[in-house]
Amino acid sequence: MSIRLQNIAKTYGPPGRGAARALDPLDLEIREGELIGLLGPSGSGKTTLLRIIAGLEAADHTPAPGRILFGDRDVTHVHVRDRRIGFVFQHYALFRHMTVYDNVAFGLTVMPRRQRPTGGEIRARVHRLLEMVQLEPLANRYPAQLSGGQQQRVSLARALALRPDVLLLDEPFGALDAKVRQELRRWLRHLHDELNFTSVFVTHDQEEALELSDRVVVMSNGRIEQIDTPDSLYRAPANRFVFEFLGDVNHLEGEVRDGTLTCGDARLAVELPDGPEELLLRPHEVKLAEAPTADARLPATVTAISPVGAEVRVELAADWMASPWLATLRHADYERLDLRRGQRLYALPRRWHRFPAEPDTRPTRAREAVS
Ligand SMILES: Nc1ncnc2c1ncn2[C@@H]1O[C@H](COP(=O)(O)OP(=O)(O)OP(=O)(O)O)[C@@H](O)[C@H]1O
Repeated sequence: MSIRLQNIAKTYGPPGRGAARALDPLDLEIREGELIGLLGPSGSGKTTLLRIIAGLEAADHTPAPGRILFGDRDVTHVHVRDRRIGFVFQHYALFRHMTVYDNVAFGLTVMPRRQRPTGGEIRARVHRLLEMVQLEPLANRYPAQLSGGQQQRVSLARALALRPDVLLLDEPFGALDAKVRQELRRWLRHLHDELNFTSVFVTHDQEEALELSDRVVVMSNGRIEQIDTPDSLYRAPANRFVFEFLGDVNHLEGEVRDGTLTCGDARLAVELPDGPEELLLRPHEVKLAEAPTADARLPATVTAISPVGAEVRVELAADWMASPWLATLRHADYERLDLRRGQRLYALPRRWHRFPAEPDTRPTRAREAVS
């Protein structure tokens, strides 16, 4: 089921001084079968947008009314219970006095008699769902006897029992530890692909959004900053906010004169006009070397090394940096450089990015370092 939002805005509170704008007017098209992540910092309007899609919150009527379409059906004024939506919230909200089986079956057993599946159909459907989330052996347990991750899998199965066209999830894995979150992400992706519904989930976790979503909607201050695939968002951020929000960033701020950017005792050859300039670099775009090059002389001291994981994270400090830099290295390079804390070396930008100040915040292409 596709979802189309047209001119959706939201203001909380009474009109006038007490009103708080949570969403600026926005349009959004979600294709049938997509898994969409709403990503943004706290207060950016993600939950408000999700609740409006659900029908738990009404969008503003003035100055212009918005519209919400599920497929060709206008659901703007359709009650939440008639929108064919499944919900999963951060706090499991399972019925504590019911077993896992009964929790999943509940929505089906309370359907109006004419729509309700037969007892046999309900049993088959619930068992199939419990099998899919691998909780069949725990069907007779109560929620208190399950781990957080298991409870959230029950929530997923319960939401899917009614065969919703649209599944909405609000920080579904927010209360769980990192490893369980990982596992549940795989569950969700798997269920989504197998059962073929349209999903929208809210998260403030960049990694989660990028890993799980077909497309990510990046929000800030009640606005959509960019809608794109994880890959495009990372490679071609629409503006500085998106670039900074999607990962660690190193800043190089200085003055360009005659093709050289200078900042304290740091120098970098750049093909840019004279004037103040700020360049942004991702940690993997910073190479470390024992000597400067003709084009780059950015001296720094190693202040911390974290060799855990696929890459080595190295923190760098220097007087010319406004805040410490982070470089990520392959283990082989780390060993070759024989890195130690307190070591003096040189940062060599492989490439950098710049986002001209307002009003021109159009995307600028990343530049390869001049070398
Ligand atoms: N019921 C409400 N009454 C008044 N203001 C509200 C209400 N709900 C949300 N807001 C405000 O609307 C803005 C958007 O809130 P929303 O909860 O949608 O953001 P969010 O991105 O989901 O944030 P978080 O990640 O912290 O949940 C915030 O400034 C918030 O304070």
